[in-house]
Amino acid sequence: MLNFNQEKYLQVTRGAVALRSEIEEIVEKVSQQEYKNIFLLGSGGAVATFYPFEYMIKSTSSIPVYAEIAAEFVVMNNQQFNEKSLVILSSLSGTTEETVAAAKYCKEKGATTIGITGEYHKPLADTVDYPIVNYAENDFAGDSNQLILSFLIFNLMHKKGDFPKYEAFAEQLEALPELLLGVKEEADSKACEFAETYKDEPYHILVGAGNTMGRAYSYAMCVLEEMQWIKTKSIHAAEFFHGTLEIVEEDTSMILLKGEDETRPLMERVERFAEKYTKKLTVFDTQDYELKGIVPEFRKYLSPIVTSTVLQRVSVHLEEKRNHSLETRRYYRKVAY
Ligand SMILES: O=P(O)(O)OC[C@H]1O[C@](O)(CO)[C@@H](O)[C@@H]1O
Repeated sequence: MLNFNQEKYLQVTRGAVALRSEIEEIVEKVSQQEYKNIFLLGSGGAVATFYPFEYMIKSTSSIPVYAEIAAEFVVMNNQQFNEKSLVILSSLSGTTEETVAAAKYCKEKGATTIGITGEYHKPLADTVDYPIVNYAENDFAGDSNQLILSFLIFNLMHKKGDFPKYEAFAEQLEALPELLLGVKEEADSKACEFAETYKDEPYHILVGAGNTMGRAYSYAMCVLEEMQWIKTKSIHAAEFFHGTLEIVEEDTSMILLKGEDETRPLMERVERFAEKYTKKLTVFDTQDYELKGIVPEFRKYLSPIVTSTVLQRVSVHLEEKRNHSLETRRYYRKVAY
């Protein structure tokens, strides 16, 4: 596959899976402290990665959960947050100012903090009570984080008595590095074709729902806008019919991220609309991938990671066909703001 280092991918994703017992020990400890709610904090792509997990907790468990943008969280005086909160923060670099400030704020207020990050001896790892560290670069960080979060979040729910099948699920997660590699291989020609067709497209509407909404938000903002400088709009499938539909014309590109959770009918409604009103419709559907060995009841929980692993192939092809490196920035970490 173009610009793909299989060895590195397996090293990163197997590295995440290898953290299972460490994560379960952390869950054991924090569960004994009887936390009252969970806060998920990060900035940009990092907070977006939490959105599907917020959805999955809400639809699987009665634990109150709040995914919050780090910079807003520290100024809003959130009345749900206190020393009984369990806070999970994520920052690959471990240096994103807003996220580190949020970690410090939570520590000062006496909450328990877990940090998912790429390196020790960086501000995030040095601040939180429990760092969970797996080295990754931007290309594979999404898969690494989502694997770590799958063990962490589902084990937390299990300990609260809300996800009895955790053991079976965790065993299936262990097979994901190889399964996701297979997904990338299967998706690659579609990704290449998309990039060729849409390399000069100035604007895309991305639609998600349930646990793919966060993926739509982050692919629009962190890849198409940040890394490719293409204008986008991300919108929830149900909300699409309350405004965004009015700008659809036959040459408006729409990208639908279909997953397999309860919200799939909401996506199908948008798909039926799009088939009628635009000639530029692309559907990335997790159901297209076999995921051999994964039992049907667990598939819906894997929609976000399957979606992002597929989209990562799209990014690589866009980078090549548009001759625009995914690393190029005009402003981010280049100028003061
Ligand atoms: O995970 P980190 O290191 O905090 O980085 C967050 C940054 O990375 C991105 O997710 C992608 O570059 C940005 O949206 C965000 O500003």
